[in-house]
Amino acid sequence: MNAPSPALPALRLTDTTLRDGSHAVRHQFTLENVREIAGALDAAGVQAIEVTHGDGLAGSSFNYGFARHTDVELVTTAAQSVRSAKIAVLLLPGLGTVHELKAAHGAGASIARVATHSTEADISVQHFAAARDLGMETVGFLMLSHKNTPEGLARQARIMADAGCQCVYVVDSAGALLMDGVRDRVSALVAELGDDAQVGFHGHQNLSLGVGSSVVAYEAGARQIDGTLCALGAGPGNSPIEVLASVFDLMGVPLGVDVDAVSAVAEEILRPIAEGHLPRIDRNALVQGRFGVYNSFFLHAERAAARYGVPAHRILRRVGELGYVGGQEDMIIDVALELQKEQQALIG
Ligand SMILES: C[C@H](O)CC(=O)C(=O)O
Ligand SMILES: [Mn+2]
Repeated sequence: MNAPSPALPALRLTDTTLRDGSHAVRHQFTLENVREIAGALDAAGVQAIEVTHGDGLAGSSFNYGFARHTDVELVTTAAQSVRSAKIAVLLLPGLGTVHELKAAHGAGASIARVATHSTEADISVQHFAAARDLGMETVGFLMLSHKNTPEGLARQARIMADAGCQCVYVVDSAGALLMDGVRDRVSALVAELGDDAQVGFHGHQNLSLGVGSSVVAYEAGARQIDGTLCALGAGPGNSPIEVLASVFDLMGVPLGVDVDAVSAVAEEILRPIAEGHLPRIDRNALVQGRFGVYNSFFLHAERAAARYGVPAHRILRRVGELGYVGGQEDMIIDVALELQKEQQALIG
């Protein structure tokens, strides 16, 4: 490990393999997987570990895919497997409720991450209040951040901070932001929030920019950054945490993690577990990045493609052109049917 530079501000890496990575394994992590991964990340010094269904608390459903285990089982197992790391849960208001947040807190979660579309922070207010009442640390997730301007996003971040959120994330849910787009948005949030709340960044690999964008985000003032082991995550996956740890360590950023140990968790624990599910940047992923399509739509589009005989990349592209956002998963079927009709008309 390189000696951290005392001149550089500290950065907290949050590992979301057991939440965002859950999309890639269709929410089928076993409790043994959770025990091994959370325990090893904690031993490597990772300070925050997110654990739930890929779509957050109460995501396990017909619409989003049933998980092998309940959120309470997953969180309890993770909490029992760590010594110092904090366990985080994600909550999308409307899908998860305060009731599920309380249950997760009771099971050992101490960070509440509340996610809304990048123009709808107002629906997070009561959830932040509930999380603060429970004594939880709070994080806000402005999803599909590319769909709002830096100034607009900063206004949304202000709503979250005023509601009790302690760190607002620029979330590049479609891996669609170029590095300048990340810099502008993080800078705008830092300028708006000042000492009221930190700023974070959550990247995806559609355009292969997850790590580069994370560096830019740090340089612009982000002090919490997400990653997953071996990039396991929705679509082409997230910024790989073992690479983030290596790069920030080389920069001399104080991280508090053992870089070799994080690499070992990726190589020796996650890779064998996720074999056959490791993400790649294929045509579908690129289309999602180019047309700004929510990465969680990927599996839905693949299913619709198989069912209606239309290529997934065409479905994803049309979904992007029509501007659908998280929560509008049912429209993917509509798009597939429309494309099927167009295809049949062409054949005659
Ligand atoms: C529910 C989503 O998967 C949240 C997320 O990780 C993102 O928007 O990116
Ligand atoms: Mn994500």
